[in-house]
Amino acid sequence: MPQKKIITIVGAGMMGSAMATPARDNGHAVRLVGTPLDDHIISRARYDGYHPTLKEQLPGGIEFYTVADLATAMAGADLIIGGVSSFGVDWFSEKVLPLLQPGQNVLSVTKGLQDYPDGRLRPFPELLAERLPAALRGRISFSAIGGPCTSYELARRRQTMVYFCGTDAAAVATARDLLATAYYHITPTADVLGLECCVAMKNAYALGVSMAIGLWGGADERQGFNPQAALFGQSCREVTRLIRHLGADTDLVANIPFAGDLYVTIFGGRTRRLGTLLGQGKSMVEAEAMLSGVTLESVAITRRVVAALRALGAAGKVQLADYPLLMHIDDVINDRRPAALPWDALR
Ligand SMILES: NC(=O)C1=CN([C@@H]2O[C@H](COP(=O)(O)OP(=O)(O)OC[C@H]3O[C@@H](n4cnc5c(N)ncnc54)[C@H](OP(=O)(O)O)[C@@H]3O)[C@@H](O)[C@H]2O)C=CC1
Ligand SMILES: O=C(CO)COP(=O)(O)O
Repeated sequence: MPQKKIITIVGAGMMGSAMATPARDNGHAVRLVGTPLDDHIISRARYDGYHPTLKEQLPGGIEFYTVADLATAMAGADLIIGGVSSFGVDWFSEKVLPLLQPGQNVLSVTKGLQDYPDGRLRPFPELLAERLPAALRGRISFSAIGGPCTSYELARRRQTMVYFCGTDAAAVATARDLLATAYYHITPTADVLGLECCVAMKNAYALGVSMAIGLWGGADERQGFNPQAALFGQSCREVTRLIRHLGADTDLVANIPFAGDLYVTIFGGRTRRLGTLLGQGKSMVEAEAMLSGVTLESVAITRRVVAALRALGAAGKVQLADYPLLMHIDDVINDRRPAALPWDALR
């Protein structure tokens, strides 16, 4: 059993809050802080421990904080878990990073990649390290979590295998020691770019695969397995090309962080609901209205990565034809074409 520590989770969404389960099971003091948008979650959890979006009872003994008490919640913490989605990364950079103390390492659940006008794509741990106030540079380590892990299953303590990545091996090992349980299995890796690319891209491709559910599933979801499988394989092929282009290792693609996470997201994620609606012929505007309030990170990730690829394509550094499924997904979510798949282009 690891030594008891204080773990502050910033962002009381589904995944940030689910991280309280292994943390509390290991006996740590857990402080859960809502973002400015999470007040309703914090007030309900304070009342009876129930998390309204996770739809689970949280473990006992958690201290709940609203954003007004962020500094108090972070003071003296041994580990900060970043629980915001990619939409909250700028807020996290602006409000949370300046409050860090030297040695207070950060572990993020956020899935995504930052794009730049010249086509560069960077993982969030690298971006956050760069955004640290000058006095803290080199004194805080940033790690991130990848791998198939739906929040509601982690909260129910189902067997889950994840990867923790970071350039500071000691910080990654410490985070693993604090959070590993008999059901939460953690593999450390130094391959930040490879893991973060898998983590982000499985959301984009899960959207493409789940369009097949809407296109062929109808009332009977068993009907779409052949097209789903073809798109699953095509996803692995395209993400291998992308990771190779970025100069990272492709080892994690045919492995738990990409193939495994793609699987769980197609079967159990929010992205599936969007992909299915698009496959059924709904426009993006209609689908977004039907899923109002649901975090749809797959859309943001697809748009960011396709913007980067277009910039690289214009500079002659990549061939867009190497990413036909991703380009198709982008066309569909921008209402440029219906979900019907371009099978000839995929070949
Ligand atoms: N849910 C899951 O199964 C898994 C999720 N993840 C990843 O974890 C991250 C969080 O996802 P999840 O917890 O499910 O999402 P939620 O929408 O439940 O929570 C996201 C968190 O980010 C906050 N946030 C969103 N936008 C902003 C903003 N503009 N400014 C400040 N804060 C903001 C949210 O506030 P608010 O709630 O008010 O929007 C909330 O605290 C994502 O990157 C996701 O991909 C990883 C593995 C599994
Ligand atoms: O990331 C996830 C599982 O690893 C959940 O994905 P969704 O955002 O589609 O729910």
